[in-house]
Amino acid sequence: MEAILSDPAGAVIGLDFDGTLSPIVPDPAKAVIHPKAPGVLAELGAHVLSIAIVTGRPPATALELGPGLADVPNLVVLGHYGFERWEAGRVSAPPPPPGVPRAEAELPLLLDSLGLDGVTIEDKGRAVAVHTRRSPDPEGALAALREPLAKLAGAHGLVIEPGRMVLELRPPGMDKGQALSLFLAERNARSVMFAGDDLGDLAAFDAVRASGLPGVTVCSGSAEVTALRERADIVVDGPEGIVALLAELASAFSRS
Ligand SMILES: O=P(O)(O)OC[C@H]1O[C@H](O[C@H]2O[C@H](CO)[C@@H](O)[C@H](O)[C@H]2O)[C@H](O)[C@@H](O)[C@@H]1O
Repeated sequence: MEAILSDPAGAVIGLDFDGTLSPIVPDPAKAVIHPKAPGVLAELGAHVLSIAIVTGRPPATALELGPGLADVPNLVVLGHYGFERWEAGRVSAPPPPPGVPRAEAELPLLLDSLGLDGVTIEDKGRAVAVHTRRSPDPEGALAALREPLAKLAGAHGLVIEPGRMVLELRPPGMDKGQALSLFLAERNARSVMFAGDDLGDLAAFDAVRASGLPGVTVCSGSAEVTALRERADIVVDGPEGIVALLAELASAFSRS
């Protein structure tokens, strides 16, 4: 944190979206960014080299669920685990993989055959997520889905990305760690912070360590995920704690 405070113009602040900037809710379509986050990020963005939201969401969805984010200075959204980038109003992305619509077409029949209630499908374009949070037994449903979804993903050249009551079928070849590493190199960052809440964020924690830069990892703590807490330099209480930490950082920059 010392390096970030003394040289904000060299710092990249990396942030996950769901569970970090946005509280977890039962319906993914109804998630919304913490109300204070856009304002705090706007203050922060005026001082740092870059704010990078690194998320499993498509960038367009993160911006939709985060009104005000598009106006944050120096903001980049690395969506779909880094496959898609939003910057200054433009989205860049490689062509979508053909395996995703094929796997998605087989999902309803597969879910029916498993007889699971309350399991929902989120079509994300370049990936498809199967959610169990609204099932009567979310953990049980997740366990029952693991193997059949892994087979379905494999059959269509996709991989499984496990998350909070969700298994996502997505293309291989990119993760939050690679996305963050490439971004740090591209921007010639001199320090880095990354905050996340879920298993997919561990790769970004590893990237912070591997970068060789002064870095700090922050866990947006929850009772649901413990793996990150053990690997983080700082643990705060969910999105509320993240926003408070970012606000402290922004005030420290304004004072100096
Ligand atoms: O990388 P992230 O920004 O953390 O995105 C990961 C996944 O987040 C979303 O699902 C999670 O949040 C939902 C809304 O709070 C919640 O209902 C669900 O249980 C969580 O897993 C999103 O729907 C996925 O597409 C993202 O990949």
